[in-house]
This record gives sequence, C-alpha cells and structure tokens, in this order.
Amino acid sequence: MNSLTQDAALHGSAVGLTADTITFRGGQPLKGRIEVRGAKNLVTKAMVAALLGETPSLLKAVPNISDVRVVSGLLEIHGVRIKRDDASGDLHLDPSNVESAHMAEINAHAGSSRIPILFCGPLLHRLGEAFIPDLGGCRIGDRPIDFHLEVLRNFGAVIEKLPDGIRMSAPDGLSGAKIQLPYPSVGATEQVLLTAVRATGRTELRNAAIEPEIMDLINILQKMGASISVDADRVIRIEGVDRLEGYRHRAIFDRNEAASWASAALVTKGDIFVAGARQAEMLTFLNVFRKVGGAFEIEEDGIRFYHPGGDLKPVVIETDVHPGFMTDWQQPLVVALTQAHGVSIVHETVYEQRFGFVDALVDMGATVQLHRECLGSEHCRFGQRNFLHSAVISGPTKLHGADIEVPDLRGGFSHLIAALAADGVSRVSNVGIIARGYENFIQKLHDLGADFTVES
Ligand SMILES: CC(=O)N[C@H]1[C@@H](OP(=O)(O)OP(=O)(O)OC[C@H]2O[C@@H](n3ccc(=O)[nH]c3=O)[C@H](O)[C@@H]2O)O[C@H](CO)[C@@H](O)[C@@H]1O
Ligand SMILES: C=C(OP(=O)(O)O)C(=O)O
Repeated sequence: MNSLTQDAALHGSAVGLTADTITFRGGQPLKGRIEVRGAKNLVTKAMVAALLGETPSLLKAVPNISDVRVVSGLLEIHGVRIKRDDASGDLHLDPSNVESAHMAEINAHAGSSRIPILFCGPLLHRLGEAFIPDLGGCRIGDRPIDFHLEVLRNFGAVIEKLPDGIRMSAPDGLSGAKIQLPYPSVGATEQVLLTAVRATGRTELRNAAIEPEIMDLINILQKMGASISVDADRVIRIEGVDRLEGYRHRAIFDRNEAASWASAALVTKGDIFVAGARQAEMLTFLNVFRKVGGAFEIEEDGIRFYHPGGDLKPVVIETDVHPGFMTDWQQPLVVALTQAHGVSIVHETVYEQRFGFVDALVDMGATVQLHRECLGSEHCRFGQRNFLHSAVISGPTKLHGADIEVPDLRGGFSHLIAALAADGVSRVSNVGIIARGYENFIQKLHDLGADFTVES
C-alpha cells in the first residue's frame, strides 16, 4: 500500500469510516496483533441502561463504531450529556436532565439501529412516555418486535402504532409480571431486564436468553442497585426497586469481532493475536475452529489464532442461542469452509435469511448451495416456511477476485476476508456497514499486512 493510500485508509478509520469501496489484492496472509474492545452487543445496551440511573455512569472500553454513535445521538436528544475519550474508550453518560425529544429528532434516527426499541422501559420510567422510530439493524430476516411489545404490555404499557414509529405510555405505571418468551430472544430478554428493574414488584422471566452480553448487562444493573437472579433453567427473577444509581463498568470484550479475526487468520493462512479475547465466552467457537483445522493459544491478555498448515476439514454446524454456535460467527467461518477438503453443512436456526452473503462467494468461485430444508439434527422454526436457511459448502475451491457488494455487517466481514484470500483483485463496495460493529477495521487490516486501496 503506498503512503497516500495508507493515509486515506487511516483517515477513513479515524473518522469512523468515510470509505465506501476497498480494492484488495489477495494472497497476503494476515499476520500480527490487533485489539478488540467492548462488545457492540453489550455497549449499546449499557448506554441505554445509563438512562435508568439518577447519577452519571462511566462505561469503559467502548469501541469507536457507528452503532455507538447512533445510540449516543439518541441519548443526547433525550437530554443525556455524553463525553467520550476515544483513546481510552471511556464514555461518560450524565442522565440528570432526561427529557422528551422532538419527533423530528427521533425520526432522524429511523432505520439506523435496533437499539431504540430498548429505550421503551427506561423512558416510560423516567418520562411516562416513549416515542420509538422505525428500527434498523442488519437485514437478515423479518426481525419482528412482537415479543418486545407483548412484554411491555405485560408490564402495563399502552402501545399505539404511528405511521412512522410507535408511541407508548404507562398511565398506571409499570408493574412486575410473569413472562414466558416464545423463543429465547436476546433483545426481548434485555427489554424485560431494562423495564423490570424499576417496575413495581417482582418479575419472573422464563425462556430467557443467557448470552454473555446479557450477563454483563445484568452485572451493570446490579451495580446500579437492581436485584436480579439467574437460575440454571433460563429463568431470570427481578425484584423492582425505586431508585437506581449510575455505574462504573468495563464492557465485556467483543467475542463476535474476535471470532471474525480468528476466521480471517484461517482463511488467509495467517496468524493473528487478538488482544482482549477470552476463552470462556468463546468456548463453542474454539471447539469448531479446532475441528476445522485452526489452531489457537490462550494467553492471559488474548488469544492467538493461526493456520498451523495442513488441510482444513469440513464440519457440520447449527447456529443456536447461547451456549450454542452463535449466528454472528458463521459468515466468516463459511469462507474458511470453502477451503476445507469435503462437504460442510451450516444450518442457520436463528435468522431465516442470513445467507445473503454467499452469492458473492459463489461469484468468486466457491461452491455453496442453499436449501429450504433443515439440514441438521434440529427441526428449526424455519423448516416449513420456505426460507433458504441451510448451506452446503463443498471444498476446496480456489477463490478469484470479483466486484462484490457488502449486504450486512457479518456478511461484509466475510467478503473482506474472501477478497484477501482470493487470487487477483477484488473490489468490495458498501463497506461502510462494517463500521457498525468492527472498530477501526481498515487500520487493523493495514496493521495485519493486507494489501488494499481505499476509495472514499
Ligand atoms: C444488537 C444485538 O445485540 N444484536 C444481536 C441480537 O439481535 P436481536 O436481539 O435482534 O436478536 P433476537 O435474539 O431477539 O432474535 C432471535 C430470533 O427471534 C426472533 N424475534 C425476536 C424478537 C421478537 O420480538 N420477535 C421475534 O420473532 C428474531 O426474528 C430472530 O429470528 O441477538 C442476535 C442473536 O444472538 C445477534 O445475531 C445480534 O447480533
Ligand atoms: C445482526 C447483528 O446486529 P444487529 O442486531 O445490530 O443488526 C450483528 O451484530 O451481526
């Protein structure tokens, strides 16, 4: 990479990514050390939790990703004062003057993230009403919010659908409830937590999601003064309290980002030390990574992921809720599976349309077939509903350069590493989406020795 290009890349990453397209010259193994900071899927919720405190909060290890900026914007229009130190990742949130925002300001955030739906409970407690814009997030299925709305109704919220969002009020306040989720949804579990902690009385949540990011949100709420217990059988019990304080907390690391870089090491026959990654939260990923033929070394300050030589092996996996194989891990791993000797199967059971990224891999020479049937031991919710949610990957196939367009966050990362592994030149467009969840990814690719040019 020449210095002008490098400047452009570094500038792009420093300002949160102005780049839209990156041209890769494939064939370089990615080698070196990068750091992952707080998890996108915790940090954004922890920021919403700060709304519940009567005093300021300090969240540490916050990554510079666009989802954090979106949630900061939403909090600021509700009167929360936010100060951020990019270098340390410290985020100060002062909710002393929470106020209703104007509809126009709220709607300016429409379609930008899924987090606004989690503002409901805290805003109902603080202001007695909440306006929620249309949601965004990755287009990987329908992504309904029926569980969220049902949960909120259980607490006593009155919900009115508007042409461009939702209005909610709580004329009689919010009271604890007995809730059973139809599926252990991450977002709906967080909805219950963020609402129940200040509701009157007890809440019992059955069939809760128990992802590590949810456990970290519970840690934060407990620091704020909440009373929450987690039983072994997906039951969470919350005793509502009258007042919560601010918190000081270091966010759990981003295990999805760590798993993505691990797959990047495997795909490019490289060697990447991911500082900040920890074993416990990645146990299931590490088992599969090793089965495919990857190697890792767990150190105190991170995990080294590398291709130890030899052939990669095919695997059969099903994505699932925690402690299963996470749906956000499959896309970069599928790129590695195109290089494995034999037939692999990935059955996606969490989202019905999460294989949009494979068209580009096929354009690059991969052999991947999608099926409507459940190709796994489980019959999932999508089997009878005509969704292409099982992938059969035959390898190894040589990948060659192509012009490809990023469809979503994780699919986008898989495109980057496919381009890095391919012979020749690839032009990857719409890369801005990747900055939603991968901090400074252009800088990191540069530090790991990737050969590319950024167009802004
Ligand atoms: C910001 C964030 O944390 N995003 C994560 C979160 O998304 P998110 O919280 O949106 O995911 P959920 O666990 O809620 O969704 C799982 C499944 O439940 C369905 N569902 C969910 C809610 C609802 O009201 N009705 C309904 O049918 C969804 O369509 C999906 O099929 O968990 C997912 C599953 O680990 C991850 O892939 C996402 O990265
Ligand atoms: C699907 C994801 O995120 P979101 O829920 O924010 O769209 C993801 O992180 O892969």
